[in-house]
Amino acid sequence: MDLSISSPFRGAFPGPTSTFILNPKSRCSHSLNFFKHRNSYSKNPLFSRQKIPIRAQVSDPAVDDGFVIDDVPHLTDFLPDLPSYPNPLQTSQAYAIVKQTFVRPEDVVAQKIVVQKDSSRGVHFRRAGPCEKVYFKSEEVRACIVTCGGLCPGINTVIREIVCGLNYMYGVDDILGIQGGYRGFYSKNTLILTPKVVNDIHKRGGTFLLTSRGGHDTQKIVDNIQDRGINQVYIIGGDGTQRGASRIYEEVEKRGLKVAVAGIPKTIDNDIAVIDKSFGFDTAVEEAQRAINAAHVEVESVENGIGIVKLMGRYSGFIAMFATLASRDVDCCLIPESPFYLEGKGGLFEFIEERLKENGHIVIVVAEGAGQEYLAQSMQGIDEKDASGNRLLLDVGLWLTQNIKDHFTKERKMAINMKYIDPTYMIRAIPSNASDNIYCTLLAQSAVHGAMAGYTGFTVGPVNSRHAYIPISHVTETQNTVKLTDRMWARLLASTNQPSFLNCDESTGGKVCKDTIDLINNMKITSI
Ligand SMILES: Nc1ncnc2c1ncn2[C@@H]1O[C@H](COP(=O)(O)OP(=O)(O)OP(=O)(O)O)[C@@H](O)[C@H]1O
Ligand SMILES: O=P(O)(O)OC[C@H]1O[C@](O)(CO)[C@@H](O)[C@@H]1O
Ligand SMILES: [Mg+2]
Repeated sequence: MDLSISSPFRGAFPGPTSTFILNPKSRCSHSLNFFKHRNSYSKNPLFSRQKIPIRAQVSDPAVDDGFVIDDVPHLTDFLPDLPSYPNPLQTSQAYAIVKQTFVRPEDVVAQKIVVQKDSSRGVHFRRAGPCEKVYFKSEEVRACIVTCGGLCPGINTVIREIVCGLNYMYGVDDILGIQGGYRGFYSKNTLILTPKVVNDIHKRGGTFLLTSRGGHDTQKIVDNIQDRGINQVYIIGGDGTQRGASRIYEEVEKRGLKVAVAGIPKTIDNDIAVIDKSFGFDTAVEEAQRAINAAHVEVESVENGIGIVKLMGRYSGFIAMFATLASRDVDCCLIPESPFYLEGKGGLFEFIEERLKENGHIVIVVAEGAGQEYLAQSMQGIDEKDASGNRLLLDVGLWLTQNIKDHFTKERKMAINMKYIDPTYMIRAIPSNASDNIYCTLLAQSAVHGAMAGYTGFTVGPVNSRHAYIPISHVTETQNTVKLTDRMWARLLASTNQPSFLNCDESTGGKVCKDTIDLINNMKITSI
């Protein structure tokens, strides 16, 4: 089977192997044929649903440029006879003088932006934006919005902009708010959302719709979607939420329902794969500066001041890393991805003592997920999980504080001034800053355009600064973590001049060093 011939979409991509010319009259409808083909191929184990190397199928390997499109599903994949309608934006005042109102169906966004002359063109995603044809009449839309997982600055802005986007751009006025996360679908009453109701909510932190962990019951949720006549579902949440959204999309498809499922990635941990950055992350990093600054002011005003600031980051140390890089007052940053050790040569105690001698004070930023292996050793048997199944973390901040105190006062007989600051919830419970607010608006509008155009099972987000529709399954395959082998971590080490904890000393930290080296050896080398 040769996709390069059967797919009408293929000709849309000019390049060395492109021999087909896209019919200039065909826009979204053209691409939809392609999805139909693609979806049926997905049932064939020979074709991965996510990665169809369109050009890789050509017979002449000499001209294979490795172009791959990782496309999102469309309602017509399983409802082939759905009618389409002209996009009302065609007559919208807002877009009246826009040069190119609609994204072209052949517009894609490259996942890998740094390439070499001979490198393969790689994976691409569909560009997000308004499409010439829509698959919903305005008056037929009944949308709902749900927020799940932990808080993050900007959730309310996304809610507001989905409501306003649906109403102002597409004339939709039937929008429901599902309260209290996934379980709210089947256990709570809905809220009616209008631009007036959500007008001021972006000025507040938290989520206007309330949130929760756990409680995802796919059958009950989709039953409820069906019973209420909902046909667009906007799901705002982190990696767990996106996994839940994927289950909902699969069930909707199985039941053959005309329901578009759109995921909007949310997490201050910035651990969602593929996208450049999650909304609220910058706001959280900015807020973390206040805690770091307080720690610095405190410790530089006393003798042998040691400031410890604990920041969020369950499995990913991005907040700690970026807060450290932004601050310049941090002497050492500890993250979950980089094992560290306390005693011996190259260890944390030695470094603290050096900095105290040099500067009279030290500031340490620790991500909450760092050093969990040590804590687990000292607090055996504690292995609790939250309602979503996420491991509950032990308090590394308190553990570190106690260990440092014991070492310096008992062993080294040094008087120290310890200041421990735990601003964890403060950095995520605030409204988003200006740039996050703009980012949230783009995410919301892109999600609305995608759902109106009939795309489903997608997550929206920026890939190399261009907003794209990414299959939800792709986003949930892996988790974004700080790569110790990337230049960004090296930049941090170069900025703080802290130990890398790679100096092996068999008598003390040898095991940790070995763990780190094994970890690095198993990592895919990438650079940012
Ligand atoms: N594998 C899964 N399948 C279905 N639902 C899931 C899955 N994982 C998590 N969920 C549901 O998603 C919701 C949110 O998950 P979780 O609490 O892990 O937060 P999250 O979305 O990852 O956000 P964050 O980590 O930023 O707080 C919960 O209601 C949970 O039940
Ligand atoms: O205490 P909660 O609300 O369950 O959330 C804590 C977790 O949520 C996050 O903010 C996002 O996953 C993590 O950084 C943190 O571990
Ligand atoms: Mg999560």
